[in-house]
Amino acid sequence: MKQEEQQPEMGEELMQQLRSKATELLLREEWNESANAYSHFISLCRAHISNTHDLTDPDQLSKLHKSLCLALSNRAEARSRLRDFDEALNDCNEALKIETTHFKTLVCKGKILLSLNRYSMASNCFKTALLDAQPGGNSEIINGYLEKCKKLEFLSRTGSFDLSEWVLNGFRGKSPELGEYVGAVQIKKSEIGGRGLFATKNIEAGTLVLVTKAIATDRCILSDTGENAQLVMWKNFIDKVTGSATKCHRIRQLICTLSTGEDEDGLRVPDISLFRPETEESCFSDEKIDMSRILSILDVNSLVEDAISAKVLGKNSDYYGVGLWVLASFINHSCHPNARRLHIGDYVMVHASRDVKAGEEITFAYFDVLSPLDKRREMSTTWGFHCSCKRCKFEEELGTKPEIREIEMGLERGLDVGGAVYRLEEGMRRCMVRGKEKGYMRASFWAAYSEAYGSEKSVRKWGRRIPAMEVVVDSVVEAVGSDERVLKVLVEGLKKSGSGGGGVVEMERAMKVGRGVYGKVMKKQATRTLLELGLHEQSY
Ligand SMILES: C[S@@+](CC[C@H](N)C(=O)[O-])C[C@H]1O[C@@H](n2cnc3c(N)ncnc32)[C@H](O)[C@@H]1O
Repeated sequence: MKQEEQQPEMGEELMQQLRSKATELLLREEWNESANAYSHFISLCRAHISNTHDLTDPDQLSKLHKSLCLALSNRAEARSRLRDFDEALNDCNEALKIETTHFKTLVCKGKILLSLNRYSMASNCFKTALLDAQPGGNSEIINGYLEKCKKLEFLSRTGSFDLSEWVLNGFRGKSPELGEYVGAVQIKKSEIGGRGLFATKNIEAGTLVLVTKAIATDRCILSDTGENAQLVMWKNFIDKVTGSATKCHRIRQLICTLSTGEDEDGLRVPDISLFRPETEESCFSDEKIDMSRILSILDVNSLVEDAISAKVLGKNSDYYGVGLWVLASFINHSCHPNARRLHIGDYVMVHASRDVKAGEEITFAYFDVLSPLDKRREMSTTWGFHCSCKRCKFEEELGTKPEIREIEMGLERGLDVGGAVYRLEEGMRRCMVRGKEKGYMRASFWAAYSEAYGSEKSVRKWGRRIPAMEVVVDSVVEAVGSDERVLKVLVEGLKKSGSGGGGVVEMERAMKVGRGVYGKVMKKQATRTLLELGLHEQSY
């Protein structure tokens, strides 16, 4: 016979103590200990219920059910704080079986679904909770959650994000609330390597391609103990990803779609619908994942954060972050990319940095593409691949020409930048380099062009013999997409040229490049502000 059957009062006393302990731990935010204490209470409570068929007090069974429901709800809360979402949702569902409209459970379930980006399901929970909410009391909080679900569901359906207010407020306060969004793209086999993301429609420069929330991120401030801080950050990041993969079936299956770097051409091509926030659980298989696979996946797919506020304001420039953004991980690198990413909070927003045609592969830069071939080769080797994009192939062939090698060597030896630009332009003319390919070369030698246009002395000496800055900017943007540094040279040049950069045509040109850099998520006024800020504060 069990203890509760022998001495019901003692059993009840023990349960009472356990419940108080669990609640105290919950209030102290000791989630693990609280979940354990509730687990103990829940099993005692269940045992008690199954032994109460011959109880004389008819209210006792109902009291036990109520206690069980509350305990499940509280354990769900603790487990959700531990990001143990599967188990937390199971607890919520168990509690809701006992009491279908249990307020606390509905709110807890709604919050979990919201953090898993399942906006309409979360909204249904909050709507039911609202029926039981007290007007003027918790109903305000529930209405707040409902508003949030509605807004995020709308953003996720339409992609009409707007970061202008945040930018115009100088990036003050919390970063804007974002939802996940999948634009006109699909995943297909790529000629670049493995799978890639492709446009299904023509996409205009600045248009959003996707917004996705990180599975996990970790950040640190690089100080004198930089390397140590970085190691700790990586360890925390790996722990977080492993924790999420172990605890949440949906997250585990999403991570399982990613490349480990081996046999990429033989990898399965997942359907894009898997990455939409509202995809049903039943669409996910149940693949297992082990630590070594997680480590390989992180090695191939983690991205270093590039926070816009740090970049534009020069704020927190020693701030360093990494993250894993699953859908963005299908985007291959190209040295003539057509997309850029903005990191906002835990989200990454990817937009076209130049016009993209339907069927074209979406690519972004894993490293700085405003650099010469040799430098890019080094960086792609660190990433573990050999880039053979059109630009690399072209530059490989051209690089063998003596006039180009000479300029490279001259620049290394400190050759006057204006002279180098002049020689490069002459070299390209002799080698009959035209169209986009000219843009590739100018992007490779961007540092020299930028310095030449930035120095009055150089402009005075070489100005008539080298192409106009606007011509070079246009060709670079067309070839490798927009970039803050190119935009800076353009805006500075337009200011110096006497029109103050304020002429309609000049402004339109700068705004177009600005849209490619920051995307249409910034409206005109915000883009203008970013152009201004960029002039003074940019840090690279
Ligand atoms: C983040 S994943 C990109 C998606 C990957 N292609 C897939 O099928 O999952 C990075 C890996 O893609 C491949 N890759 C990306 N860009 C490449 C490029 N320009 N050239 C060759 N391989 C590339 C490399 O194997 C790299 O390790």
